[in-house]
Amino acid sequence: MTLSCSLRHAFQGFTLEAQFEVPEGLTVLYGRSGSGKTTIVNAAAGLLRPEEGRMQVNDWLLFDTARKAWLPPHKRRIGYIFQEGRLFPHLTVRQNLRYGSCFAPKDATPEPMAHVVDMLGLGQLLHRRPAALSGGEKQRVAIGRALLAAPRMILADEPLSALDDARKAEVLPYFERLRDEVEIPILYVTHSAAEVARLATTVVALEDGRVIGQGTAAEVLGDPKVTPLGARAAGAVIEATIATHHPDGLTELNAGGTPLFLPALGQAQGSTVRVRIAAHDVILSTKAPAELSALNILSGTIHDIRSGQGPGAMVSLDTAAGRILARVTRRSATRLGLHTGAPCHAVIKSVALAPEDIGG
Ligand SMILES: Nc1ncnc2c1ncn2[C@@H]1O[C@H](COP(=O)(O)OP(=O)(O)OP(=O)(O)O)[C@@H](O)[C@H]1O
Repeated sequence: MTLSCSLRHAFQGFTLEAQFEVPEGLTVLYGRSGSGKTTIVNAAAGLLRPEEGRMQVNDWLLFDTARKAWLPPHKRRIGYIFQEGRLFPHLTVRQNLRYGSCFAPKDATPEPMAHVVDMLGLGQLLHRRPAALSGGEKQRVAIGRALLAAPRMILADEPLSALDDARKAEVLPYFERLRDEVEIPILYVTHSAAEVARLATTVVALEDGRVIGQGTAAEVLGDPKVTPLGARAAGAVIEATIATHHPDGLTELNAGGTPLFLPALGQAQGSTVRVRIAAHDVILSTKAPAELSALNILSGTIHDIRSGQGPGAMVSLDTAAGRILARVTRRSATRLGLHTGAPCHAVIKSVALAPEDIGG
């Protein structure tokens, strides 16, 4: 166990009642606006005193209302990364980073400054002031400042939501490095499935103040019952290794023995990547498709079909590459005679796989 959380708190018209225990790594709180994500983060930071609950990170108790235990916010040693970097405008990047180290307790051993600068690619920026930084660069400095305070936990509340797609793509790899290189639990709030797919060690999916699913990104995003952002945002995550970079601008992945082609990736041959495949980008065929422009065909067996009141149905398909979700119309599902256990083929266009959906 790294983080255990049990919370009950009511605002007018909203009750949060959430329990989860997650292992080390980066935990994403995933849900639509108003589902209670920030309330959990605020309780972790000590900005909200919940009516009932307990939160503990490893052997370090943040609060336990049953025992009237409450660690004040300034003693929690939390690194906070906000939506907008909140850097000091009159200080250089180096001075902003040093400011972070001022908060490191004397007996703590923060990450060495040189390592943080290197990990976040800040070497060229140290003399600049925030006004001369892009939004993505500011966020990288904000991550560095949080780390240098030797935190016992990092809270990141929608840290990419103020950035455009290109800047998001620039910052995402740094959160991956933070997750992989620093042994500090990270609680990361987002309503972006792409960020969940790229970053989460564990996902806690929230809806109306309740936990509706928990697991790896592949388990939660691939579960047609857990769609906290609705069917439109649904999609699966598969893990694959980079097999070949082809000269015509395509990268070939090996996904459980099946080739998957997508626009050229920067990662080296042999590296493992996670690929999110949005359910609405998948076409199903009951016969092995031929003479198609789409390069990716994953064959498998239908695991489940869920249809609601609307015209759509969510079909989950078990393939050698992993579980795939496909959003089709109920009419198509009926016309094709789709049913659990039936063989089926998923067709995915290479260009439907966006770079921000693919990460290490
Ligand atoms: N201080 C408060 N007083 C009253 N209601 C509040 C307060 N803080 C939050 N709420 C309500 O609690 C609910 C959950 O809010 P919360 O900010 O935790 O959601 P969220 O999932 O983080 O949403 P967002 O993504 O928009 O930040 C919302 O309905 C919100 O209006």
